[in-house]
Amino acid sequence: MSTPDATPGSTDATDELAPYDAILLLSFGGPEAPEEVMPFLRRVTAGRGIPDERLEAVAEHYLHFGGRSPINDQNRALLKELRTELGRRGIATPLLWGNRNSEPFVTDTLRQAHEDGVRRVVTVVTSAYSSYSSCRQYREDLAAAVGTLAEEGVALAVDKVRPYWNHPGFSRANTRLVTEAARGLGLPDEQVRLVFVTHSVPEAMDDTSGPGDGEGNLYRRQHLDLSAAVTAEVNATLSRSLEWDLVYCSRSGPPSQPWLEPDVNDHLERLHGEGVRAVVLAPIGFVSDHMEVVFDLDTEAAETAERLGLRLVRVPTVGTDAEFVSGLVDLVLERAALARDEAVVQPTWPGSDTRPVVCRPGCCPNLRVAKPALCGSD
Ligand SMILES: CC1=C(CCC(=O)O)c2cc3nc(cc4[nH]c(cc5[nH]c(cc1n2)c(C)c5CCC(=O)O)c(CCC(=O)O)c4C)C(CCC(=O)O)=C3C
Ligand SMILES: [Fe+2]
Repeated sequence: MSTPDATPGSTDATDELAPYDAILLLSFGGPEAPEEVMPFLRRVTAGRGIPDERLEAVAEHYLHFGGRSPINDQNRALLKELRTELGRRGIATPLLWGNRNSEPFVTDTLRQAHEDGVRRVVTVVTSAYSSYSSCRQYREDLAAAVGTLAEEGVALAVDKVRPYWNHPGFSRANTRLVTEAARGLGLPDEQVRLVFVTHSVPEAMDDTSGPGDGEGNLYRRQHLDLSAAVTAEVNATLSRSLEWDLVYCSRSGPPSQPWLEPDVNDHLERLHGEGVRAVVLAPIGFVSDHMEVVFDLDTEAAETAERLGLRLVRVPTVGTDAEFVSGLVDLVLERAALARDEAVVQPTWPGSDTRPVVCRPGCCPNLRVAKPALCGSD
């Protein structure tokens, strides 16, 4: 006699996730109603010296979309696809969701998880690159959450997967999406440009992004490496010789502070002046079409292109792409195998630079205040 859900000859696939008993999707968060916009923005910018005019302008971006950021719904959709992919692999481990700046707040998520019996968590952050904003700040969120819970007498261990900008699930999915967007543009090579775009950060943040042994600018270099590799693949697949550029969007901060440039809008002007007629705009810096994408690119940059008479083809973000979702599950399994001290193959493309799953001391530092961070050796 066998129980209905026993699969003959196989062990419980959930063991593949040992020692973890939950997976956490950790994200930025966003408002979902007009009255949530200003409290959200105050939370995001607390103590960061963002000028009031910038806050008011960003509030307008959100209000332009009814005060609802798309990011939470995109994370709900991602969670659904992750659940399906885990199920397909026979993994029943609970999947949790927590945000930095809006409900469900990560501290509340972890408190509830602990009540439900969870003790050891593996985290996937909705951000692929190395920098303070895209890596360490999430590690600080985890430290703050675990610290708060420790004061309540609740003990949890939390790890995370490596920065996945060059995990094939992310990088190959981006390559395919850019290839499909560029296919069928009948113009001569010199009239088409692949423009890769990411979130600008202060130059000082980029200068210090990396492992902290003098090897800075990792944020920018990762984007440059991926842009070059994607372009080479697109050209090989489509038998073209397209050129590429890396540009930035969503600058905030005071004008006196240098941030990574060029801005996407300035760059579109420049390309138009050089005779480019069509731009394939690939937001490789983002994992979903959240506010920076739907406002800064699909609204603002689209207006710039329209004014110039420049054709703009916006590449989708990886979102819930099956190859991306499957890659995230692979990353979680990789992290679990490393936690068990097993030898694992850690696929990378492009390059062979595997970011450590445990960040090195001092990498991507917080330049304003030293704060504890989890998932690192410092
Ligand atoms: C590198 C990076 C990512 C990518 C990594 C990741 O995905 O995490 C990212 C993502 C996001 N940034 C977002 C929103 C905002 N970022 C701001 C401000 C800032 N971002 C910065 C960097 C990044 N940000 C920086 C250096 C600042 C300056 C202040 C500070 O040092 O913190 C501000 C304040 C107002 C403004 O100045 O724009 C807002 C509202 C949303 C949510 C969108 C939605 O609601 O759909 C998402 C996903
Ligand atoms: Fe941001």
